[in-house]
Amino acid sequence: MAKAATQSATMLEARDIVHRYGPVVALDHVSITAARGEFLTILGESGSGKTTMLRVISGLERPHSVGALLIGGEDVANLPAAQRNCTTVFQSYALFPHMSVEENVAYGLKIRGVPMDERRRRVDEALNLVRLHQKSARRIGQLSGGERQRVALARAIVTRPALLLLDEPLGALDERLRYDMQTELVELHKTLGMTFIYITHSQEEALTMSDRILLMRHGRVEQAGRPEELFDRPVSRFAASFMGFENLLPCRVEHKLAGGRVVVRVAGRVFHATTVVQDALSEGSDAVLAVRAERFAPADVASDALNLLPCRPTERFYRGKYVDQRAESDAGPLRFRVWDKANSFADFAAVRCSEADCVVVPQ
Ligand SMILES: Nc1ncnc2c1ncn2[C@@H]1O[C@H](COP(=O)(O)OP(=O)(O)OP(=O)(O)O)[C@@H](O)[C@H]1O
Repeated sequence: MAKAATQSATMLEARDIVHRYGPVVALDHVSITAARGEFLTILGESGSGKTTMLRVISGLERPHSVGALLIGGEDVANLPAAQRNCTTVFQSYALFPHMSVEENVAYGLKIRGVPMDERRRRVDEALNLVRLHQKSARRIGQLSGGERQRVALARAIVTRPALLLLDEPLGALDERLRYDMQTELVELHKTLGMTFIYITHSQEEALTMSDRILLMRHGRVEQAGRPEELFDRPVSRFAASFMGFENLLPCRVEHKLAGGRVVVRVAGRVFHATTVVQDALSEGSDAVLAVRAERFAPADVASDALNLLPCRPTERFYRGKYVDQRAESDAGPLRFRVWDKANSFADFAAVRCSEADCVVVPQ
């Protein structure tokens, strides 16, 4: 098993997976690949199929149908969970409360018959990696939430699986601890060079940690790409909204230009914009112009210039670093940010946005 894993550059290949729970289609022809050493995040709202996908990979769930399921080049579709070269870290930790930290981490090696000396060395190494070597004799009940999560991580990595599956591992931690653990996990991933498949519903967590993100919706892959692609180049209204685009304005496609550029009309005004789904747009059809609040800049004059939308400022909310400014426009309500406190809000008669920051998606 380990030999096959070292030979393939693709650590996970899951093709055309379908899984149903009675009438519920949890996975609707999903395909996922992960390269060796990659940190891949499966992102999506509750019920989108993330956990089911992880359970299919680990062997806890047998899919209704499967095109291919390979770990490190080895076909595992018919292998039981225990024989797959992967380990899962759960949100609930799933630790043995009556055992010490050390015993918890050693457990997987013990049942694999690893000799005592090697066991001790590998447990020490794993506890060092998660900075828990000084607490190895403690019982699980004597640890904080963050420490328990580290024990769960040490227990998972000590068996050196080819693939580490992480099911919302930081979900039970408070915000500050979650933030610190995000950094620790990224560092651990770099040190180990292992392939991580991480699931979360938090776009911020996905953007911070991943090499690549797979956004799921209703059991399907909505978009896959690098964090920057998901953040700046959504393929659909759902992807734009999920990734936090505050402004989704109705528009009409006027012209499709070369290189993913597109000219749209928003409330009668002409915008030059960009798109990654040009084939899904047709000239004369309705679409959506997505713009992030921080990419709109207030403009003093409501001229006929391109990429400029007249507006009337309404509420403003002081956020410390910036002011969250709301406005009314002929295209609907707008949200943008003003970073310079010295500006007087009454002066703004319009907002403008660069072509690169105006993204068109189908309606
Ligand atoms: N054991 C089950 N029996 C019936 N339906 C299930 C079962 N497990 C999951 N489902 C359904 O399958 C769909 C996908 O669920 P899944 O747990 O994979 O989603 P998820 O994205 O991981 O959600 P969450 O973030 O809430 O964990 C949902 O509609 C869910 O209600």
